[in-house]
Amino acid sequence: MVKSSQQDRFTRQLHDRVLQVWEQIHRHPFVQGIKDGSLPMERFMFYMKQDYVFLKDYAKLFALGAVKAEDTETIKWFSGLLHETLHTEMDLHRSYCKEIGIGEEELENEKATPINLAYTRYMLAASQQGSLAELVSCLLPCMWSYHEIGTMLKREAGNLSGHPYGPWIEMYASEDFGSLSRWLKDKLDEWAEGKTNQELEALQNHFLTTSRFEFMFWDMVYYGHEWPV
Ligand SMILES: Cc1ncc(CN)c(N)n1
Repeated sequence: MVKSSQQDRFTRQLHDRVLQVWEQIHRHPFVQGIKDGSLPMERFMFYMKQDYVFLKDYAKLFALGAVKAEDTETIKWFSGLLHETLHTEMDLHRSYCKEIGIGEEELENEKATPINLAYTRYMLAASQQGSLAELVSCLLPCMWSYHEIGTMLKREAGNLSGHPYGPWIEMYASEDFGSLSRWLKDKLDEWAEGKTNQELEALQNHFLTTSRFEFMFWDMVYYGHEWPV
């Protein structure tokens, strides 16, 4: 099989399509506040708790991916992603929370805010009804944009020793995290080949929608949007 060049890769087109949304995420005061450490810890902990709830549902997308996959290699990758999310990534949240006295029981009982709920319900519904390519196009902005943010913050933040958000930056900038997101990108490129324009448009729409949800999630944790009544 001839590998497509970087330029005509489907995921490159997706990236171009959401560039403005992702640039606004990079400039978001929450992300900038993580970089220079000026973000109040109280805001960060609200994010940690909401993100823990988010990741519990997000992990289910990988379980669904394993159910939908047909070859053993792909099933293994999805089960690896499920494991990494529940253990490595959520350990980061457990550890930040433990430091300020928030235990696992409190984390388990945390309830999703409206944006958080809308975001995960969108992904779960689209992934249950759609193809494996649809599932990946829904969940990819989450992995890919975080690796971009982590890499940018690590490059720009300077020395991370003693930085309050150093462990967060290190996790998302890590090569391990990057390689998981690269595997998803390669798979989506492979599965997009031979799809009709209508099918490709559906993938683009999922990618744009969840990129917008990513922005809204940052906004939600920055401004503390909760249930109005
Ligand atoms: C809302 C959100 N988006 C993405 C990620 C990275 N897995 C995350 N932890 N939380």
